[in-house]
Amino acid sequence: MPCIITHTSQPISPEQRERMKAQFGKAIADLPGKSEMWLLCAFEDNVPMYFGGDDSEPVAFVEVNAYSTSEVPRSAWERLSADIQKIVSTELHVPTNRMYVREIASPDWGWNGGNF
Ligand SMILES: O=C(O)c1cc2cc(O)c(O)cc2[nH]1
Repeated sequence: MPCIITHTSQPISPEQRERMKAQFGKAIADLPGKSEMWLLCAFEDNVPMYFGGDDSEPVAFVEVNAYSTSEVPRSAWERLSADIQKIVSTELHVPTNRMYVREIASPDWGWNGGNF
């Protein structure tokens, strides 16, 4: 059960959201055993955001959460981070130097009334 949450100062049109959702669905396979089937995507646009104290240019913060009982290889996170940065910079015109991607794996996930 991965989850990708995109916060950005940019507006996101329904068409951009659909394309990003589809591309995130492919990119999530960078993580071992993950696929779009369990992927939750959330988009929060038009957020007041400052990078380095400056809100005059686009900013984004992307949170990637993954259920895992073992350590996710650093190389997998690096591939996914690069893919996400490419998707967000291309679709939303946020420069990669004004964007953070936060990657977290945890065994503690609730779903369907219980925990995995
Ligand atoms: O996407 C995952 O990480 C994921 C989905 C899923 C479904 C399931 O029934 C499990 O027991 C584990 C699991 N992990």
